[in-house]
Amino acid sequence: MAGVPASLSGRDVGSFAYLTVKDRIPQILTKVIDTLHRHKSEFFAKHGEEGVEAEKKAISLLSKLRNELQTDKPIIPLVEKFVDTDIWNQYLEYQQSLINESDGKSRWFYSPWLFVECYMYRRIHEAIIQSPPINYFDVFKESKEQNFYESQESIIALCTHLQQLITTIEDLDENQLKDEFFKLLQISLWGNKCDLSLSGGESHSQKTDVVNSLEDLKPFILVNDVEHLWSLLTNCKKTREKPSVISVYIVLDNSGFELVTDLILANFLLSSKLATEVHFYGKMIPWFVSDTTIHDFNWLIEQVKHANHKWMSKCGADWEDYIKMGKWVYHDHIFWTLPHEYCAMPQVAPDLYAELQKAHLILFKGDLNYRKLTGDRKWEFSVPFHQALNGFHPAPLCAIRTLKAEIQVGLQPGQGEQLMASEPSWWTTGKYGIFQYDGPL
Ligand SMILES: O=P(O)(O)OC[C@H]1O[C@](O)(CO)[C@@H](O)[C@@H]1O
Ligand SMILES: [Mn+2]
Repeated sequence: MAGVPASLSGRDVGSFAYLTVKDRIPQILTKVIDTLHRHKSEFFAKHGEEGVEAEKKAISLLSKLRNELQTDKPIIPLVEKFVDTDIWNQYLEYQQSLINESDGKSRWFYSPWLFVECYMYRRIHEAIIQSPPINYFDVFKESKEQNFYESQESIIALCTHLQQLITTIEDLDENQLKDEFFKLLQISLWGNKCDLSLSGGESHSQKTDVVNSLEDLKPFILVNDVEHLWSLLTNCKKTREKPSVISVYIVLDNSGFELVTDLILANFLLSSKLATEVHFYGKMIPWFVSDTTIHDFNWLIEQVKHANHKWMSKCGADWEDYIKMGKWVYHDHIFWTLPHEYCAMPQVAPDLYAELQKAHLILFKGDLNYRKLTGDRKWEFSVPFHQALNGFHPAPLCAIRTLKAEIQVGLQPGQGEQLMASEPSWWTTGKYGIFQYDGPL
């Protein structure tokens, strides 16, 4: 593509992309194989011998995948028919066409990191759907649930905070409401520290009291455009003619604690009347270990509703009502688990692009969304976010992400270089975060 920098790739030895392809991805695959092993008796109980045979088949497909990766074999087409198989295989051909090497084959270490990492998760899904009757099995379900259970105390603290806030919300003046909005945005930002793919699928739950840590974490917000979000939504609120709609779309990332923080924010948007509808976008297949599927979304709300805590269960009951009333709408679309950068959305998924154009504001949660927004490319730190979006402007949008990949744009001159000099791993550990807005000011 003309005018855009090269993709991050495992070919850059020593880079975070390289280390991910070399170490983290095989580690995740090993964990997936282990998970299947551990469920053998469950498969037997449910499906008899057929279940055990299916488990063996899935494991052998995944072991083959791990071997392909570790020996840097060519990336091969998908074989099992699924809604996105043809799009994937076309994309594989496209990637191959970009290669000038002698054998012209995409390889794990040589190809763009975003592409091979997405491909790995798609191949895990393929191994599962090729293994009926266990083709429904979510290999990451256990870790997502564990993350939720281990974050119980923080979840209770958040639900209590929200419910107390709601009881006084009518009495708050503009500034107080704005402060509360900013707090809940920050909670949702730091909730993104809890993804499970950075830790190779190891438990990474929230154990500290986030609400009271916000002030200490503020210095780690490198780009903070929250004022723009406030102006945008309060303007919508002031100018709207009743009974019109203000809709905020949240492109979700991880289930477990992060999802709770997103739902708390979504609840506040309705309670404060900053929005009248919230639309959530999740993944159609298990993805990057902890990403939210419809099952995770429903499961989590059910858990919150049945919690043995007054404010937590109140939250769950309210959330269920929002869904019933259509104030909260969950959507999924296969585009979110394709390898394409978001600037390709108008061509690859025009229906989704048209849907997003209806939003007053779109919040993109998490690191992977940021990588896809910016094409996962080696942009200079000071390149404007608008430019890195490369034509993707469906509606005003904001990336809310803790940094877990070597990519960041829109920094002040010298800011990235300074961080680089003092703390070389600043952009891969999740310690720093951003609210980066693109849209009318
Ligand atoms: O859940 P998030 O915030 O999208 O993070 C996932 C990130 O973690 C990593 O898997 C770590 O390798 C990145 O590849 C990816 O961008
Ligand atoms: Mn994720």
